[in-house]
Amino acid sequence: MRKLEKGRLIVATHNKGKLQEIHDLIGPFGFETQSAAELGLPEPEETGTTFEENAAIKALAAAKATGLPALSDDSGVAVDALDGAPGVYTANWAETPDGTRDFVYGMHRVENALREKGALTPDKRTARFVSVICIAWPDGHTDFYRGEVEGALVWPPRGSQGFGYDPMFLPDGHERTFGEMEAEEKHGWKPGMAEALSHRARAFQLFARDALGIE
Ligand SMILES: O=P(O)(O)OP(=O)(O)OP(=O)(O)OC[C@H]1O[C@@H](n2cnc3c(O)ncnc32)[C@H](O)[C@@H]1O
Ligand SMILES: [Mg+2]
Repeated sequence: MRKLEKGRLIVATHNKGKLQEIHDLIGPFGFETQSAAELGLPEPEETGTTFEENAAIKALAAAKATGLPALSDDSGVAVDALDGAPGVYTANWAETPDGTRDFVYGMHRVENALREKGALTPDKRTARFVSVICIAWPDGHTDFYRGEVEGALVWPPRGSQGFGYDPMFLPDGHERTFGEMEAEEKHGWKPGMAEALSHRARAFQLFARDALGIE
């Protein structure tokens, strides 16, 4: 694992909700961050079949375009009764026939797929959110950090916080969905804290330990 020196860091995403969470997580550590979207970089095509492959595509594209280290996140929700779908295709499931992204539509699609499988009782609605963070350097070096959180999908969706599929996801041991949680409760993490809750914060925790030397 390569250490990341303080300085400019590109956050290789075009998703505002994700960017906000990454800013919250990396903010305290003194990096000067800019996102790929803010820099007007194109969104690379995510042609991989794993979170790692897609995270590498995004981070390497941004690192090579800017000559700076770049951090990406590839994430999604994997539903057991759907054999891990939508998984790496979670964003695609929210694409409407007219080509826009609509997460109410995406959540309906997941719910319809569960209904078709007869997976309507809580014990059959188990799922996990997965986040793979990739840090890439312009020389092509990459490191990966994976975080996961187990939970269940609820219907109807609850809450208007967060982004994407948050209103549908109830993490194990909690009574509120990610959509009903404050930012701090979903993805808050500070050095010394035992374990963060969200998949992204858990991946970030591993990144902070290995790449930044912060426990
Ligand atoms: O690729 P970038 O530009 O980073 O942004 P994206 O939104 O396309 O991100 P992904 O390709 O990684 O797709 C992840 C999908 O999973 C959803 N997702 C990921 N993390 C989530 C979270 O913490 N809460 C809710 N939905 C999440 C998100 O809304 C996307 O639809
Ligand atoms: Mg994407």
